[in-house]
Amino acid sequence: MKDPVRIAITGGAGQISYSLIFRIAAGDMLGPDQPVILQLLEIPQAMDALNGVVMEVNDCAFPLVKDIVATDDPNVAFKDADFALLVGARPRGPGMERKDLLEANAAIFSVQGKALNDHASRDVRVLVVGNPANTNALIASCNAPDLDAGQFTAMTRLDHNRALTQLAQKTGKHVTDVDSMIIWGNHSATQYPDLAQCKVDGKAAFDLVERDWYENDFIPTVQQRGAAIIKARGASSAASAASSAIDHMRDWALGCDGIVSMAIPSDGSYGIEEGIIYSYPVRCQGGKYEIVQGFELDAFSKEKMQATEKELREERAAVEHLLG
Ligand SMILES: NC(=O)c1ccc[n+]([C@@H]2O[C@H](COP(=O)([O-])OP(=O)(O)OC[C@H]3O[C@@H](n4cnc5c(N)ncnc54)[C@H](O)[C@@H]3O)[C@@H](O)[C@H]2O)c1
Ligand SMILES: O=C(O)C[C@H](O)C(=O)O
Repeated sequence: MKDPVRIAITGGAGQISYSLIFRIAAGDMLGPDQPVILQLLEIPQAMDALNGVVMEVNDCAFPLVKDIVATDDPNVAFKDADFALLVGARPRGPGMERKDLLEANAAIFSVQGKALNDHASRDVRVLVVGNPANTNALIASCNAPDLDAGQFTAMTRLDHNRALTQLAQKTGKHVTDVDSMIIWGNHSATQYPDLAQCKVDGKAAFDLVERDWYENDFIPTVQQRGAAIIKARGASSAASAASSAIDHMRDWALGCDGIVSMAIPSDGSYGIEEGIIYSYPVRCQGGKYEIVQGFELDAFSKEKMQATEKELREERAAVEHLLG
């Protein structure tokens, strides 16, 4: 058996965590041979509920779980953490955009960025799920000057997975037949789900679907899927968010075939302003991710990519005071 790794999860008593924690404990994120120590963070008012979750994890008798820490102190939760999944934040309700949460949630990520900086493993991999995820990741990263900015990522894998299913259903194929899906930009209604590189069963997606469906159905459906779930469920996506968080971390840590979407600090690739946390097509190998370069962009793509970049710049300007 390998040595256990420490996995910090914030918002441990929330909806997403109620799926996420159990799937991580079952080995879905790091594999069936990787023991884990779960370090769960909550706010003081939610500690009773968190202790209930801990009781349930214990009641599962998971062979991989070596210890569980439940705390309301970020300095304890992030101590020596190898992985940190920053889920704890307020979700939006009907009629809100994710950036409406900026004010409510931003402060959480400056505190947690500092705690990660001071206490986490120097190799910690951070995934921000709490919305607005891209800008929250930027806040956390800016408050962690001793860690590399590239260690901070935000989740657009749920958008990526949603897009895979929309295209697979439209073409009568399976999600496993689809490759080179790309989500560019912000995890928001300005994101750009791009089919230009996409193939289904080896055939160009653009040869299989009408342009009208792409522009007026596929793109808005993926952009608005979070709101559609909130309308249908009366609460934001939870199990699908947890599943995508696991996909993101598993591929980053263990590698994967093909292209996946991750929101990462821009290095200026594809003309996007350096530093903002922007979703790119990446390949994951050897514990690292790398932006896939060289795709040609037409005018339609450039315009969409710039629109979502503009929104991220505006979000950054709104939290300038928290960027350390
Ligand atoms: N990026 C994505 O694709 C994606 C997908 C789904 C949801 N989300 C976002 O994830 C977040 C969590 O969603 P949820 O449905 O689990 O919400 P929830 O309200 O059910 O749970 C959030 C939990 O976080 C806790 N919390 C709040 N502040 C905290 C802090 N400072 N430290 C630790 N814990 C804290 C709360 O007490 C609560 O238990 C929301 O912001 C939601 O919008 C993102
Ligand atoms: O839409 C939301 O507010 C929740 C989440 O970001 C989602 O995409 O489901």
